[in-house]
Amino acid sequence: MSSGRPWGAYDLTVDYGRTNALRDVTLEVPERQVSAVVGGDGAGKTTLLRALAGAVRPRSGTISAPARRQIGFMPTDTGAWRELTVAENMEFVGAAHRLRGKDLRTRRDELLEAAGLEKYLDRRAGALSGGMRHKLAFSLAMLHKPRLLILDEPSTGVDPVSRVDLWRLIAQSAVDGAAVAMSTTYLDEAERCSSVLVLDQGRTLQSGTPDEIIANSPGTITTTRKPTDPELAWRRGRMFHSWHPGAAHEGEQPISPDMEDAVVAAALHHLTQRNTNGSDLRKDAQ
Ligand SMILES: Nc1ncnc2c1ncn2[C@@H]1O[C@H](COP(=O)(O)OP(=O)(O)OP(=O)(O)O)[C@@H](O)[C@H]1O
Repeated sequence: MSSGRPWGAYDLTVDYGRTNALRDVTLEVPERQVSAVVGGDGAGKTTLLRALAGAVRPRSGTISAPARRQIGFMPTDTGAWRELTVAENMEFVGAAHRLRGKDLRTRRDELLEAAGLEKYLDRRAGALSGGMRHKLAFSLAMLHKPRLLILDEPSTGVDPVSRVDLWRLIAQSAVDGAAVAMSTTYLDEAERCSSVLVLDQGRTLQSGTPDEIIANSPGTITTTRKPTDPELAWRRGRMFHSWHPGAAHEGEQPISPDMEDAVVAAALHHLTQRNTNGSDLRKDAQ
């Protein structure tokens, strides 16, 4: 590990031409932990993970990562070759890591057994279910026992049962010693990670342990059947949760936020501040 600090991206700024994709973003990825990146479309999650893998050159900031051959990467579009069988996928990736013969077979069988795919060696990846294909892609990323494992939305589009299986594999890889960085759109998954970075339009909205993010939730959250301000409300099951910059309205019941509430509250807080600053700027300009 370089300079004694955990693997990770530090004060990273990335531009694509004129588009600023990340600004001064830091993600620490300690060994034996799962570090999550969450955020909406275009927040910068993929850019951050690709920069960590050395595939994107930042404008400024530093990346602390092991050598390429010690990194495992699972891209959003799964990373398995649909036309190849499960066994051929394993051989193909194994060859890239100079893993062959008995060593490859032993590692392959260990991973496929953990993923519940040992019966499908001769099935084309394109003929596997979505969840199975994600588990295959995860096994491919893990084949060479990487020290840093980078997973871009590994469970998006995966059915709830396969998500549980996938999560078990991810958690086990951290227990076995890997440093894991993953992006996710599922906040219940993020809540189980050691640390969470919340991105919005390339900026850090919140970062810390799930407990810290929940404790730092700005304003007050209430639960109601009919929100007074729909723009500051979101559906939770049959009810709505509403965010208030200050205290709750009279008659509304404040609740203790969970991760989803805390992330939405942080985004709404950021948005209202930006709008307020924008109108102040407009006033100044008059
Ligand atoms: N190759 C590229 N060229 C130009 N702009 C890009 C490129 N890749 C990403 N961007 C832009 O950079 C920003 C961050 O994109 P990124 O894909 O990192 O976000 P994301 O959080 O992964 O989003 P999503 O979940 O929608 O994939 C977006 O504004 C996106 O349009």
